[in-house]
Amino acid sequence: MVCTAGPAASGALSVMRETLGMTMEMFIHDETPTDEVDRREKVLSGLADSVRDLVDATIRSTVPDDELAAVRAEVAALAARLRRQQLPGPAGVHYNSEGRSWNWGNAVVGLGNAVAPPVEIVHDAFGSAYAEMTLGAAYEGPPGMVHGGVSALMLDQIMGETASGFKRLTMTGTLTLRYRRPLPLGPVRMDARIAGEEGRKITVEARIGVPGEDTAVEATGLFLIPRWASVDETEQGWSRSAEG
Ligand SMILES: CCCCCCCC(=O)SCCNC(=O)CCNC(=O)[C@H](O)C(C)(C)COP(=O)(O)OP(=O)(O)OC[C@H]1O[C@@H](n2cnc3c(N)ncnc32)[C@H](O)[C@@H]1OP(=O)(O)O
Repeated sequence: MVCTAGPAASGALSVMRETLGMTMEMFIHDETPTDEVDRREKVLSGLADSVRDLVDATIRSTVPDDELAAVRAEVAALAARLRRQQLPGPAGVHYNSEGRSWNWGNAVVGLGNAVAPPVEIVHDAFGSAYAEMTLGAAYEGPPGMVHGGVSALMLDQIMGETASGFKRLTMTGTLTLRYRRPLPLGPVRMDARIAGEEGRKITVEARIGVPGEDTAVEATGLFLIPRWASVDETEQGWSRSAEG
């Protein structure tokens, strides 16, 4: 599961947060026990799945207008129930000292985010990852095709994760895309790999397309370990260089 980090990654998250200090509270140390996180994640992701289905059903529904209006009233009542207890802001990235991290709001992989497909990214080795998912009606751009911005979003996520490997903090600096052919809605596959590293700069190459077919979109990205997140590798025990 993509949002589950091992102890090394948890250590890196902890380092990241300490390095960030008070400037950017993006990683939240949260001592919720792992079994509670797992339980909550199961229930929340089930709800997000249903909401995702609702989005697809809304786009494609042809029921009469009065039925649409009745469904709207029911959906508004459900939203009001959920709003009885809310976070003050976005979900953020949480981690506990047992090595569990969770990232439920992320736009691509967030299990609690119905806007996300959600993509499950497999890291087969450091610097290499792939993902297979289905992009349905909610991701349409040209008729029947995946929106070009959605392809960019999906690629940015897998490339960012590949650059970071959950061992260091990286941010997208520059993303270059070549749209070679339209990508039909339906099953798609992405692949990404680190193509080079120089100090704080990591170059990642990636592609997205119909599984087993020619590449639809190819991407090259420069991912940067921000100056403020750079640490001494020997002090922190990271497996890769994070030159400051
Ligand atoms: C596991 C998580 C997966 C997440 C996947 C999702 C990825 C994302 O969406 S990240 C969000 C989108 N990206 C951003 O918001 C980044 C915004 N930009 C920034 O924060 C900063 O500009 C940042 C961090 C990229 C660079 O800042 P900083 O570390 O101060 O760089 P700085 O020291 O000035 O420059 C270092 C080198 O990189 C180069 N550089 C800086 N910015 C860029 C850039 N955008 N593109 C290319 N090169 C750049 C500089 O020219 C410099 O090169 P050299 O050493 O040869 O002179």
